[in-house]
Amino acid sequence: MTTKGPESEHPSVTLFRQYLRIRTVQPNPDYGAAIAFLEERAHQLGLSCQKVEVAPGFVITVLTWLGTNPTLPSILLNSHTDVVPVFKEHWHHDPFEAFKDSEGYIYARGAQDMKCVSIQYLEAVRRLKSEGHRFPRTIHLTFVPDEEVGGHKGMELFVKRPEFQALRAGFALDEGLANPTDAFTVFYSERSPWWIRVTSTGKPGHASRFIEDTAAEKLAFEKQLETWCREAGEGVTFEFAQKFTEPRMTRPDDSNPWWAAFSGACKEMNLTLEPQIFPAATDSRYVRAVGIPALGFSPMNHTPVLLHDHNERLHEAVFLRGVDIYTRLLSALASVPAMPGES
Ligand code: MET
Ligand SMILES: [Zn+2]
Ligand SMILES: [Zn+2]
Repeated sequence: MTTKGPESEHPSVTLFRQYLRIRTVQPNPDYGAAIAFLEERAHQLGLSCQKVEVAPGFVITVLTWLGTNPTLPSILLNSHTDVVPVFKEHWHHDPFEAFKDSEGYIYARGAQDMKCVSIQYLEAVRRLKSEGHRFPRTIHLTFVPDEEVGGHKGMELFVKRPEFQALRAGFALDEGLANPTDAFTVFYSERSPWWIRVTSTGKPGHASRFIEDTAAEKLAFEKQLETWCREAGEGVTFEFAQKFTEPRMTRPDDSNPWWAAFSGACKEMNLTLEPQIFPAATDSRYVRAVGIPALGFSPMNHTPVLLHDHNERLHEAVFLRGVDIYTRLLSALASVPAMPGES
């Protein structure tokens, strides 16, 4: 657990820190550098690499490890490559240097959200391949742009493309959140973002946004907005900056074979799981909306939730345990036997 000199740093940690140094920061992410990094990983790991441009300059990178029974629906491991901006003056270390302190904490934008997960997927696959494993189901790793600004030029378009259909995803993993306790949080659904831009050509005003995740309440809320704007008088309008209306749930019980495999592997590792609804929005909403069950999981326990925060950081030991966890999870998920209706 203790940190030794850089010469003894675990290679997975070194790779993680290299990826953190790529400035994929909104609003002008260096996606080209991230794609070059991922292509190099594909080459090193012997994975095929496909690039799908869903909008000009917005590329999804797909790395594929073929299963022994590629007719079975596949496992999709998704992560976004972009990160949110920083207020540098509030950081103790350069957020794009991936500084590691003497205790082993790695400070960087994206350390939790969610470059850790991207590298953990890759390192779990590397380990499984090097140990000579093969699994029935194909594993696809998708690296997507644009998540932090809504995914409209990322996953939202990708799920509608023939290249996505061709992946034949049966189940997906995507990001979750850290958990400060000994437990790990897993997300089986999420809130639906409604971001509203209110425009008033009269006196300046203010907008309030409190939305609960029920269809009835949302409908009532929209009516209320219309009423408010009408009552405010001439020249007052509103428009949705984000509006998601297709909330879906992935059943977190053993009637769902994917949940059974996921939670069963966690149980074997003696991990305590806390199933929750994600308090914000991730690309999982697009994946679930096209009928693919998805769980949001970022294996970080004993870690404060620091996504989008100043001094975002992750301990290297927590990161490395995450690689172990994915190694077991991927073995279990990619070995789920054919289900009724699956070819
Ligand atoms: C509605 S877009 C969501 C962007 C980002 N994942 C967030 O929750 O802030
Ligand atoms: Zn994220
Ligand atoms: Zn985020």
